[in-house]
Amino acid sequence: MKYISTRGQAEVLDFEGVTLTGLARDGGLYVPESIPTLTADEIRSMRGKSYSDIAFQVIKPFIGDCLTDAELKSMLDETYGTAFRHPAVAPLVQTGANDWILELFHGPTLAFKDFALQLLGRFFDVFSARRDRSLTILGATSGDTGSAAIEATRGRDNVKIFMLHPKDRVSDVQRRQMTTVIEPNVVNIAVEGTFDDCQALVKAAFNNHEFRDSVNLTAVNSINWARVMAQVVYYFTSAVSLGAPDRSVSYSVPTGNFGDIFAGYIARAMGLPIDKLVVATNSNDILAKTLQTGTYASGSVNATLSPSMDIQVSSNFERLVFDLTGRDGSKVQSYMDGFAAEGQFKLDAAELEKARALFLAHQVDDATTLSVMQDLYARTGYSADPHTAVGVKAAQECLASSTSPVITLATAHPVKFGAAVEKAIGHVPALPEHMADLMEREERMETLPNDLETLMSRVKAGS
Ligand SMILES: Cc1ncc(COP(=O)(O)O)c(C=O)c1O
Ligand SMILES: N[C@@H](CCOP(=O)(O)O)C(=O)O
Repeated sequence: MKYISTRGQAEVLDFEGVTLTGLARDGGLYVPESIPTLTADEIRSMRGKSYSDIAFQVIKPFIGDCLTDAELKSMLDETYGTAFRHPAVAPLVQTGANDWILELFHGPTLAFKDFALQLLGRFFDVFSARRDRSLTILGATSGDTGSAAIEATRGRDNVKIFMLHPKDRVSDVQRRQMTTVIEPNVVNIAVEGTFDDCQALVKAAFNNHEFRDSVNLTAVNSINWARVMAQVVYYFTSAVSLGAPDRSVSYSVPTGNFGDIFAGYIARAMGLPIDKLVVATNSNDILAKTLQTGTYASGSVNATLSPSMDIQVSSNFERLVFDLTGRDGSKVQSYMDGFAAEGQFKLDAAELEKARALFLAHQVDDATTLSVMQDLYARTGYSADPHTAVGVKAAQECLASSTSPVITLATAHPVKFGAAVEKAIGHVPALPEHMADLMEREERMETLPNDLETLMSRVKAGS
């Protein structure tokens, strides 16, 4: 399997190369040269198998010969056999006659990010050892990627991790999950800005080739293809358990950086019968507006009750645009140049039509998010976090007449967003045992301005 950049100018890499490289050197994102497909029989054969065994079938074609079957199998068994607290790893909970919630928060840091980052940490170990190389991770987080990446890499001798979060724009639990990790290889930086500023700093650091080479920079954000790949698996496990490939399913996906829903798009391209994919956004609705108008235009970021989706520059949208243009790297480059210069670009009519055939979209404001959390709790006793509630509402709006089962991705545990949950349903579930003393632990973090030179000097100074 070979990987190519969405901007068409970077070196073609194998899976190991793409995992260690992160952002392509032409500023684009890596994608597989072609999407592998699974037959209906292969998908049917997943019935009754463990999460790890299904992960092997889904992931193997993306790895090529970079890992032996035995190496991959043992990494998957370790990841999904030990790191998750629920025996089903990603259980489905039925909340209505045709409605399901896919719980993706049973990993160590209580959000869907653990699915990919627990595995990515293991890929880093093996690939960096092969090249006898230590790595510097620079990541941006709106709250969940950060703790999952830190958890996956804390205490490693061969990895330093610098994690940027927007100052005062993540929840207390999210911040503490990062800042109370005191291993010397972990540096938390609160940036005076938004998540978009943090992500722009990370991409700018990667685009400074002298800097990236001097510290062996690598990525844990969904910039890194391995992140998206690992997230494809739970679309298969959930669809198969509801009857795929003999029955189609639809998904509503709380969306910010467009990574998780892009994984659903890949699952469909691999042959999984997905009927509808709904982009569920909060009031930071660049993606919903793009599907409505064809213009991808960033606006200012609103602080919402679902802060992890307070994003107005959706990194992975570039991967979709690459496909919408017929995989024309120079067209993607010109769109992205337009976006850098003017803060927007416009899809042509054919591209917009293709996008609309692939996705539905709905934006949900904070008041509605709270009322959905209240209503779901009153009807079913289910406590949803605010991101999941955005997904539930978008499903109600877009998929009310769906004949296929409707699955909403529950992307985080409600305890991570205690203030919003308390406001909606009057109480917050207790912190799980492994983090019961989180609010008492000592915090360690630095604050930096939104400035690339300052950040690069800080990273060069080491952890
Ligand atoms: C809890 C939660 N839900 C949803 C999302 C949106 O996922 P994505 O950025 O992959 O669209 C994120 C992060 O972005 C998140 O942390
Ligand atoms: N919501 C994310 C934002 C970063 O997205 P990523 O999927 O590109 O890592 C977060 O929690 O940090």
